[in-house]
Amino acid sequence: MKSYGFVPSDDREIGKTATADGCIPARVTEVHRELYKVISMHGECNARLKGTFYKEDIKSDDFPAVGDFVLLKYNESGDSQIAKVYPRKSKFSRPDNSGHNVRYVKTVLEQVVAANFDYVFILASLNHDFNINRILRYITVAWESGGTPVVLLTKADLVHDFSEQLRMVQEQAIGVDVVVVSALTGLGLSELSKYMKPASTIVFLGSSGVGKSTMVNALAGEEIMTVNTIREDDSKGRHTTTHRQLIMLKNGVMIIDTPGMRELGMWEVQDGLSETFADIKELIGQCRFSDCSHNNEPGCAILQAIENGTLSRSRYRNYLRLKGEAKFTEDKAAYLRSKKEFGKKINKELRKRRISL
Ligand SMILES: Nc1nc2c(ncn2[C@@H]2O[C@H](COP(=O)(O)OP(=O)(O)OP(=O)(O)O)[C@@H](O)[C@H]2O)c(=O)[nH]1
Ligand SMILES: [Zn+2]
Repeated sequence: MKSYGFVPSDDREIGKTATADGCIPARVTEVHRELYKVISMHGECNARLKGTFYKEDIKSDDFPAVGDFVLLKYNESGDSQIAKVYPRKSKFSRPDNSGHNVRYVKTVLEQVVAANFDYVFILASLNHDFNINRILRYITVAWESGGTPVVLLTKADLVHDFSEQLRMVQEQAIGVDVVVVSALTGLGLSELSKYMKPASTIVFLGSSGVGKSTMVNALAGEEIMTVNTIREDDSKGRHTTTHRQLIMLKNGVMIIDTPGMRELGMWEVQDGLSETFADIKELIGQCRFSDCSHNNEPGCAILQAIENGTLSRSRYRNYLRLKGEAKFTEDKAAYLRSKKEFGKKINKELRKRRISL
């Protein structure tokens, strides 16, 4: 399992050695409705959840996701059983309101769509829809996930001059590697090789049509994603992944590609924000008044930094805008949490009544 990124010391975190009750470590490669595909020392096999997953106190984010390391009760003649999920070192979640019949109370809050990745490749196309705010938002989400963001500015072959866009991203994406690439000419691909280490896992973020599938294929050196040719004029593309999956490339690198990633929003961004805008956070700490609104107070470090040019006005505006959005998703999380509590209460009440009937 080492080649899949499993660290044996993870065993300790789960409170017992993996083999103690006949279980072995495995990694989830596909998630379907009730069925999982996992890879273990016995190769790839189907697995279902052990009954304990359906108890009431299990949270929706406790369910296995693509990339999860799990303890597997291996069955060579049928479906194996997933007994437990290892703690995750990184994860992407999205709010899930799907309301599954049987376990609806649990599925309201948060659904993990990818886990245990090392790098988050954020793709933005140089030729269409170039939007610095969107890139910063993805960076924020990436920091928050526990992975390391890398920005890929794609389709360099389609533009004459990308220096302005590159400068803008480098200036604002502080502490993040930015690489200009073209899958067509191969520009920048060698620069990415430092992330392409065996046993590491990479996820791809970016709007539809920016070239994610094409880049996966270029890095894999083989066609593993079907790329639909699109009309360049409207930048729309579709590809054929319908379920969530983890793919092992020939070079030992794993890629997670899930439809859920494509809908990734601003779920839980507060922590990531402070990393993306660490400079602003630091300035705020230097204001004379702790409740400074950075509008007109004397001794305001933000205003002063804007004045002397060390902080650009547009970066500060981006920060305010993203902060506003983060606040909104926080409120939404609080709302969903209270809804979940309410659902739990009702559930308990119903069961009580059923018993007394
Ligand atoms: N000229 C040029 N075209 C590219 C490059 N990379 C991708 N394309 C084209 O851009 C279109 C979209 O590429 P995809 O790889 O399908 O994009 P995607 O991000 O996977 O799109 P979704 O599957 O919709 O999320 C295709 O027509 C590709 O051929 C590049 O480096 N240069
Ligand atoms: Zn201030």
